[in-house]
Amino acid sequence: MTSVPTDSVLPLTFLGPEGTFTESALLKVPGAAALARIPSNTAAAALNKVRNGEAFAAMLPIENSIEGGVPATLDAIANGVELRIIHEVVVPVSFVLVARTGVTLADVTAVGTHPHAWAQTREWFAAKLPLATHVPANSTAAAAHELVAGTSAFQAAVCAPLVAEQTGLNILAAGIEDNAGAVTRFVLVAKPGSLPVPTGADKTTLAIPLPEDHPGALMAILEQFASRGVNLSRIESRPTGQYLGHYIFSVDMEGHIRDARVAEALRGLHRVSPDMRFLGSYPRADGQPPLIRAYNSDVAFAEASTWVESLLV
Ligand SMILES: O=C(O)C(=O)Cc1ccccc1
Repeated sequence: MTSVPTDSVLPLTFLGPEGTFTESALLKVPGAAALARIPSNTAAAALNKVRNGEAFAAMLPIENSIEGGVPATLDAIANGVELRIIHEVVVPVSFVLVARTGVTLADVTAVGTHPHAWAQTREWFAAKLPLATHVPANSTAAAAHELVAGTSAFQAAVCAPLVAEQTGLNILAAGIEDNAGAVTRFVLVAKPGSLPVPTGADKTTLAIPLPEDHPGALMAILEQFASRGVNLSRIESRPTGQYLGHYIFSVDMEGHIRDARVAEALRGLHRVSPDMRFLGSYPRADGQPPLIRAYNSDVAFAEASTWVESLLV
């Protein structure tokens, strides 16, 4: 099982402040609770702490089952000095609506929270507080802390029940998530150099810029996975910000770079999109092994290489 080195002299960082869902996810990583933890205000700030050696690794939300990818995290990982995902955690999240003492539901006209928390409570607000507007915050706990400080442009925040306990804010409503089965996926990101060992149930993450002046480039990219029997579990496009129409595809697939079919797909992808980034191979949170046909197994790839070698006489 991949975990963090418990003898690390460096702390871990996470999307903070104290009490975020991300901190709870970090505490589920084996060995993490034994290390020092420092909060970061944004995904980019957390990753920069890893890049400049202030932290061993950063925990960030990357995807949820309602809203899809978390843009701030996807963009921060795909750009800047290269990093690697070394661990994933998938957790169900439940939200509460909190406010300072004396504030009632009827007083709430604006609500502060992380955009993904707002997306997961939209129906509750449409039914109970249809006129309330959303004020985006860097995290759910950051919104709650603004309420405590009295500096907020909103009267209530959506956050984890734990934050209500930690801050003493009042719970106006609990269990306000629209979909009780919703889960969020978090990733632990470190510097390259600690590639987790394959477990047989792994995931690999890539950032693939769509090559320019290449009609059919997306098809050429997808072909690399299809022809090696590599199943994708997420694919999203993110604008690079350089100019309109320039995109990076953020992709998760089943398998480890040490699996022959994944390594073959990566070789093919690198030819089509040379600036592609490998963002890590790590154990799947659900431990589900992929379905691999015999002709895509490591043995079949090795046998095929041996066969070609034997012809080169
Ligand atoms: O804001 C937080 O507490 C986070 O950790 C990010 C987040 C927001 C909504 C759902 C899951 C994670």
